Amino acid sequence: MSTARFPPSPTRPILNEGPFRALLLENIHPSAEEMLKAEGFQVERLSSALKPAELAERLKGVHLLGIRSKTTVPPESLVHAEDLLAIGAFCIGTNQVDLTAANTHGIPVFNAPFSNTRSVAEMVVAEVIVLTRQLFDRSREVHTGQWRKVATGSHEVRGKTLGIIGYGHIGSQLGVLAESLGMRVLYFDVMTKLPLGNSRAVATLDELLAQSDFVTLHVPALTSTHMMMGAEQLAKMKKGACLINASRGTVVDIAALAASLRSKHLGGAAVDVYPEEPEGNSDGFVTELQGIPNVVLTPHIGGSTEEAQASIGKEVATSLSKFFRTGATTGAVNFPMVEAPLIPGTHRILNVHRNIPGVLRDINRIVSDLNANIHAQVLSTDSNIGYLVMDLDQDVSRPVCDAIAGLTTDIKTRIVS
Ligand SMILES: NC(=O)C1=CN([C@@H]2O[C@H](COP(=O)(O)OP(=O)(O)OC[C@H]3O[C@@H](n4cnc5c(N)ncnc54)[C@H](O)[C@@H]3O)[C@@H](O)[C@H]2O)C=CC1
Ligand SMILES: O=C(O)CCC(=O)C(=O)O
Repeated sequence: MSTARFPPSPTRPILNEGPFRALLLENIHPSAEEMLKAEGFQVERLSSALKPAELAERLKGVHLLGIRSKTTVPPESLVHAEDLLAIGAFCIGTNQVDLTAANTHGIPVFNAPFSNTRSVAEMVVAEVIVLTRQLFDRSREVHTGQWRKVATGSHEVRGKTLGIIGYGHIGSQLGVLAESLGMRVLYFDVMTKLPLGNSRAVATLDELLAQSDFVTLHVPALTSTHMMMGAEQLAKMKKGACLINASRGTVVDIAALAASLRSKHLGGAAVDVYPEEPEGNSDGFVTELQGIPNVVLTPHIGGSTEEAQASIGKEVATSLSKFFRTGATTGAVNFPMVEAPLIPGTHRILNVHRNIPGVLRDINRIVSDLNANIHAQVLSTDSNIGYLVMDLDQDVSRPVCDAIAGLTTDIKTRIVS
């Protein structure tokens, strides 16, 4: 997260005059395109991510941006994105977007907090079994004509301990599935969480590492989770235990993991996410983990099921459409929350401004100078910005917006109706 750097002010008002354009990257599900087209958007859909400089160029004249996990949105991509109203992260993680920069440009970021939860949890269950039976290695051998019928080192998962780091949506859903296989479930979280089923919280990460046969990570990418599994933590895992990471690539020290696997301290690993990931499917990929026995490597597909993608497409497109039509910011991860129903016969203006004293007074004076009446007004703020939704009885939105855009505190102003 960067510290707040506001765009130069006054900015021009963004008015509700089309055509409106949406740019969807990274093969976002067609369900999103359909919904946004129905909303009147011209939609451009690309299969891969864009690098920041190209993104900055492509954002000119774009009103909605849709991304998944591979498109990073740094402050410089937003500097000239004057028309950009909102960003949809068609995934759970939003660490790829500089959320503070988006906030200070008046751009809410929406995500899909639950739509791929189940898909990730199911993949991890599969990996627990695949690792403990060394199924990928046996399969590869048979594919290459070798018949190695062995039981040594192969185990049932029943009765084994699964240690979950990060008992949020995915971690807790996974715990329920693992218990149905007869596993004992422990978890470590920095927050106090309701244990589901017979799962049990442990007080420290070390305790979890010492007791678990499988350790699986389900934490967000934060400064506090950066490299939280390094050589020291891996050494604290039981000999022969397996590590699973389907959270973010920055959470595990890959070199230390490779060393631990090669030294046979760890018995296996499944890795879905990497510190650097290719932008598209045609790019090559190299990791130190390649070629190590009993290591399952997947290309960040934890949430990549048809069910999850269709559901994410609809969920995020719904948030974007609702924001576009009414200004509702419910579910935005970087913005003050306002949701107010449209009132027939009134005229709605949305305004994002610097959060300093006197802004509401200045805006109300503008309205009053135009002899207009405020029907309803909802203001919500965070430490950087204020977000105002204002319904007027008279149709004076254009002169009001023009006058607000002249205030030095203005960041973004839009007429909704
Ligand atoms: N591989 C894939 O395709 C996917 C990966 N993900 C990743 O999984 C992550 C987790 O997703 P959810 O479960 O939905 O998130 P969530 O926000 O529901 O849960 C995260 C949990 O981690 C805990 N936490 C934070 N810092 C911690 C720390 N230092 N130690 C222990 N616990 C800590 C939080 O308190 C929270 O309970 C996402 O942030 C995303 O990065 C999500 C979906 C798909
Ligand atoms: O499928 C994707 O693009 C990203 C999945 C993911 O990592 C997330 O939802 O946070």
